[in-house]
Amino acid sequence: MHVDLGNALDTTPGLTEETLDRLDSRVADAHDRIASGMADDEFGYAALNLPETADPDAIRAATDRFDRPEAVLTVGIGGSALGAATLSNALESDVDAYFLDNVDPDAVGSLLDDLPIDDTVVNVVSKSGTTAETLANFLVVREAMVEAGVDWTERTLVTTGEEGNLRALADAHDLPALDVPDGVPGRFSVLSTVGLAVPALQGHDIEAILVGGRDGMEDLSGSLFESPAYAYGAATYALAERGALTNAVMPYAESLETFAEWFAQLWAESLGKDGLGQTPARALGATDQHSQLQLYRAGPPDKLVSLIRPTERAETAIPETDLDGLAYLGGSSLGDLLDAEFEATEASLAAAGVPNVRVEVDRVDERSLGELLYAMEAACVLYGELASVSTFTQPAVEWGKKAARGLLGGGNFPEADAVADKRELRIDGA
Ligand SMILES: O=P(O)(O)OC[C@H]1O[C@](O)(CO)[C@@H](O)[C@@H]1O
Repeated sequence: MHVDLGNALDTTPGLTEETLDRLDSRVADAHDRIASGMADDEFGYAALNLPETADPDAIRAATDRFDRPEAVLTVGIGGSALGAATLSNALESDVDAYFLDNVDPDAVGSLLDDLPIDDTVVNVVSKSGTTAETLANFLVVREAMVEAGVDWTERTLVTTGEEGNLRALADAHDLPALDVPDGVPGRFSVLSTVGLAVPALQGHDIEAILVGGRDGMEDLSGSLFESPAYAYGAATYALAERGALTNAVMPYAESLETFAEWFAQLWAESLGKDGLGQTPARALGATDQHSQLQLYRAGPPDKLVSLIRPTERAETAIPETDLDGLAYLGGSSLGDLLDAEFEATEASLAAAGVPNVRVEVDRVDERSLGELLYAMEAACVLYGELASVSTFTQPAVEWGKKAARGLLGGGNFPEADAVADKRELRIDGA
């Protein structure tokens, strides 16, 4: 993996090489703190040990019993679904993967209509084992399995913490259960049982994913000039300090579109604390050149763009044409066109003085994905150290959970009472 900060220098907002030199001593101190946290397997920092502590054999022992199902349905939300979805959507497999990470009844109904439920493994994932959306969806899916005459206890894999409703369910029905690693927040758990069970069920090389994570681990050093992950974390932090409060993550590969969604949770839930943070915007190249790029280039100077691409990709020749004005396309390839658009967008942003950072992986395969995911986790942890925020907690999400639970009669919560106090200013349509 490579990071190029050249287009973040002397932009608006922008960095200078002197800024980065001054910041490097703080990066060294932050790295010492991170290394110490990793050495002691401290809460949160333990996530950065996963390339060495994850146990692929335990994952395979749980998944191999489900002999090449037609489909795998993951029921989870946030970090309990996005890591697996990132890996699954980036890699090809003849085992179809479905994800239920919301409780929209139309979407759930449509998915169940499509699902080959009699040859599907249900992978229900929840670190706490109490998340309302996950448990509600699991109960709906389980009923659908029963109605289809499927023995759900034979087709369900549980990944959860030591306590909670899901652990009790697994114990009560002797379900195969994988443990969520201790001290690892969900958004940092892709390189563990949480993120690797689905790729294992889909026949991917989960060991190679962990090798890629180790590649990222080995690149961590006391200097941002020697570590792509720390270069990215330090530059995005310094740009935020200078006003880049939005980070538009724009992969130029459809296979990395879900990665941007995973990154959004990692970045927002880790760094959005104490009035600080950097809003992750999700974009996709080249599609969003015909959409959001207008804002990125000519809107408020309050953002950076992270341009991500694999340096190796499929070609797909563009046939020769005599269509007026389009002959230049003929004989080229879609890959060449996408790369030209990547470089053109990069230069377009630079010409407008908009900071942008290039992140390149060799290709979209298991090892490169493992390295990219690990590097972004390490970048996030470094940013959190530099910003002095509590990277591994997410207290702000609890208020809404209590309000929703209270509204459904799941307990007496003042948050639910506050819902009734909503101020109104209605404008009604005809
Ligand atoms: O794995 P769980 O405990 O169901 O939590 C799912 C997601 O919900 C959160 O706890 C936020 O509510 C995320 O941090 C987490 O990834």
